[in-house]
Amino acid sequence: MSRLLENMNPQQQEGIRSVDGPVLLLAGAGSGKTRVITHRIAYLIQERGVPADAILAVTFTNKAAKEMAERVDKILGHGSLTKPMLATFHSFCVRVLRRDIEALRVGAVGLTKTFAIYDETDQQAVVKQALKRLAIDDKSLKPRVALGRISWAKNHMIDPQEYFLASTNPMEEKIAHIFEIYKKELFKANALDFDDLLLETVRLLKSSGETRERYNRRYKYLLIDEYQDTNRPQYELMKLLAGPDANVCVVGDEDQSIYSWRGADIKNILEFEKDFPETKTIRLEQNYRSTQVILEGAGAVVAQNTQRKGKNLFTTREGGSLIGYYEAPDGENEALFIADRVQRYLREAGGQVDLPRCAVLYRTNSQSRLVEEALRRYQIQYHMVGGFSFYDRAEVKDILSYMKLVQNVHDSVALARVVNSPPRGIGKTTMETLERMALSSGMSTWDAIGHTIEDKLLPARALQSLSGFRRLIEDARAMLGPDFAEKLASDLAPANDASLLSETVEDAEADVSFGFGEENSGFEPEDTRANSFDTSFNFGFDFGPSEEISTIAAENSSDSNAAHGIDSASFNPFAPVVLKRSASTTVERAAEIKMADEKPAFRKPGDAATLPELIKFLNDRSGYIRALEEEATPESFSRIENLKELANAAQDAQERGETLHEFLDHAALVSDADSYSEEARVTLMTLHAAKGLEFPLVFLTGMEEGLFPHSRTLTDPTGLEEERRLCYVGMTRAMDTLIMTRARYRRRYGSDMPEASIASRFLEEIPSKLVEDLGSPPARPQFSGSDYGSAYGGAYATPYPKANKFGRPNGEENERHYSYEDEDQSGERARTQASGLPGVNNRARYSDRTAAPGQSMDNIASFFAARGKKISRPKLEVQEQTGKTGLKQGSRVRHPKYGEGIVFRREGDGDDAKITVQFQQHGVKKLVEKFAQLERL
Ligand SMILES: Nc1ncnc2c1ncn2[C@@H]1O[C@H](COP(=O)(O)OP(=O)(O)OP(=O)(O)O)[C@@H](O)[C@H]1O
Repeated sequence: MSRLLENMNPQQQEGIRSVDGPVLLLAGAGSGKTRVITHRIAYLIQERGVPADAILAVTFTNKAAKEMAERVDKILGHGSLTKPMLATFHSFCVRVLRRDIEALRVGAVGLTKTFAIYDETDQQAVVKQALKRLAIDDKSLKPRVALGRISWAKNHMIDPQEYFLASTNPMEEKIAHIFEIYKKELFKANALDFDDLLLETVRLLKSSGETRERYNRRYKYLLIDEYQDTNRPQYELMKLLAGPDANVCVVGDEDQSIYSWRGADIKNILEFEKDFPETKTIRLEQNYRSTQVILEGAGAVVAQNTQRKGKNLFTTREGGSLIGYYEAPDGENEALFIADRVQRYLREAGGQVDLPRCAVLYRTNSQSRLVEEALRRYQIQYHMVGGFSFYDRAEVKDILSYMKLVQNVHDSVALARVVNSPPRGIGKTTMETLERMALSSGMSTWDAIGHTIEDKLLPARALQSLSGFRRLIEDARAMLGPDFAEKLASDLAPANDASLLSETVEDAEADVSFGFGEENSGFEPEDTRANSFDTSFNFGFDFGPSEEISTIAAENSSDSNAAHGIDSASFNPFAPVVLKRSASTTVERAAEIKMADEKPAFRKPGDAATLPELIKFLNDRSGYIRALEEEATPESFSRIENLKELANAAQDAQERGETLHEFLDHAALVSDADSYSEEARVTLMTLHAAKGLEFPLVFLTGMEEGLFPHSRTLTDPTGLEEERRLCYVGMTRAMDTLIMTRARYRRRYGSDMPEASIASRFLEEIPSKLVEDLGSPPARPQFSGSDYGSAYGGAYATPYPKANKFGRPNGEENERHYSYEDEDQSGERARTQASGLPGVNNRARYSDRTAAPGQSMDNIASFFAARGKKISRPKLEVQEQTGKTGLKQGSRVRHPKYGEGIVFRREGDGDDAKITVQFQQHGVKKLVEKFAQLERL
């Protein structure tokens, strides 16, 4: 037997040896796919005498191509003169086009071999030009949005004309025109973008028989990795390159197809056998990575999908420890639990394993924040993959820069960062002028802006944009005044003009109604709208008008200072009906507020804004989130999530009593990249980034409906299947231990009260015999047991937890309460635990024995207690009142706008009663019961 087939199982051997004709290698997770590909290439060369350069292997990333080339070289003993072609789709296409693109020329018309490749910045410049030519305002249609659509069309091989014919609204028609101009401009510039590289190669091989045959003769053996993630042009390319011999081997796993949002089409792998009827299908089903328990658990989850060919993965690593499950009271607890477990693992594995490694996986980048903070508190070094540390992300830095500017307007670096982000018409030339002025006069850029506005030193348009920006920052500053009411009074006192003041009050009132969008308008009357921000879950996100509108409102006022004060009041999200009352002037109103200010039971317009309110204000008024929403790409959605998470961080800080200054310092320290270590044994990354990797210990976090599966997929069966595959990818990264976690309550967009979550359906899909509870604290009564199950069981096709598998721990585990947030942990009780007295749980003894100060859960408790942190337990009570409507938890309802849903919770009573509903189409909404127009079903 060939040396190359040694130590391979029969299916792997088959995969290596079957080199003639079409082969579909369905390689389950951890089944040695990479090993088979590299050995197959070596086999072709060594055993079948195929010249190395007759082999073309296409992979997805340059890194994978490089690694594969190294492995083949190693197997072959570095000796061969020629080498197989190992490339990505794009790099292969560049080679082809550099050589043959001129075959596409008609006479003197067409691209030449010296074509340029346009990156995203170049592409944007072209789109901007097109927008200008078509007189389309780039605020109404963002260049990135247009580019996203153009790329989508290209990935689906749709040209501008087809796009135009298929368009159903004016916006799509505009994009079709932009697409047309874009295409012509690139052509004029002898340039191709990344999508074109694939498309032009396909066009070339289709239209030039001579060229195609030459490549078919050259590459006799074709191998395509990660076939489940190929898109339409890649599929066409595969068919053209396979040629008449069709010695093509595609390798993939339909259960790991997770890139549909980039145009990948799972059908390519599902229908390969149709494309090539003589296909030999080989299944690699022996997993060498994971224990039986992990594999069975992952298999049970993915088995719920319909879009699959089906495999029976098995492993010889029988048994293994059960899949751990921890249900935390909240996100912070979840993160600290993970940090604690990581610490324990590193300590215990340190002696046995050469390099203990573990990974914390999450669905969206924003989830890393709490884990990062917990690891830092435990002084555990970690490495983040596929992204920056939370506080290093561009959008987070932008909003932090706004906050820095609010704190110190002379921070010119922060100003330069945000002055035109999102774009507000303050261009490079304006900034250069301002910076020159600042430089020559010694002023800060902020002061230079003031000067420029006052003396009208720039054209009217630039001045208008600068005024809008200045007003935004000033309004935010006013919100934070130590005594906002006093500030209102003092701002306005010098004007002493009653008519002007009352006019301003009207302006303010006008503003109240627009601040927070129409999301709530279906169920709240005008008067209570200003109150609605904190009660809305805001999953749907309508951030209301941004800066432009407020600019108009303020400009209508004849006194800009007055406008600042009033604007700010109206933007206080908690500003109650007081704003609508009859105080005849703002001064009177401010005074009235101040007098009444005896330990307020609720927020008043005169109160200084909290940190999360400031962030929400900046997010909304700057137009930042709106711009991201318009972009509507997975990337922009993830940025929005990050900004929501920043508001959550601010809420945490607020509860610790931190000021803006302290919050910014904390953020600066957290983003200190110096603390990272190359040697870090803990990796944090998204599930997408984890594909292809393996770790002895894996944490899969945030297992909650809406988070994972992501809220955008809850009502889309195809999207849900992809989320399930993502779950499968995550679970199968674990070699020895898999721990899945969930927070029962999680903060949503900086709300002061964490919101209840629903256990991810993926958890329920894992057979309970494979799961072990790791000491989750008991659930609060209203969300455990059969009520919980019945309340949600009917909402989806898949069942929700009915018993206590993912609600409450059983038996002994009940006693193990991770109560590091409890005050008594820090004092007497912690000492008693340390003494190892009977009845004391293992966890506590363990911490005491091994942890250095500031590192254990118990010490974390002291840490919080010392900082005066309040326990962030949800302040919910069991609500059984049903009010006039008779609605209660579990009731099925219909809303005129949101459709059908199930009542999740009812709070308060009488006119104040609020009702939280999980709508099938629109996610979770909190409504004022009185106005909600809910129909009982
Ligand atoms: N025949 C074999 N004998 C022993 N170990 C093997 C064998 N085949 C593969 N392995 C080991 O199994 C692990 C998984 O292999 P590999 O990374 O090639 O899997 P994969 O199919 O690419 O996984 P995934 O698709 O999940 O990323 C590796 O550690 C590899 O060394």
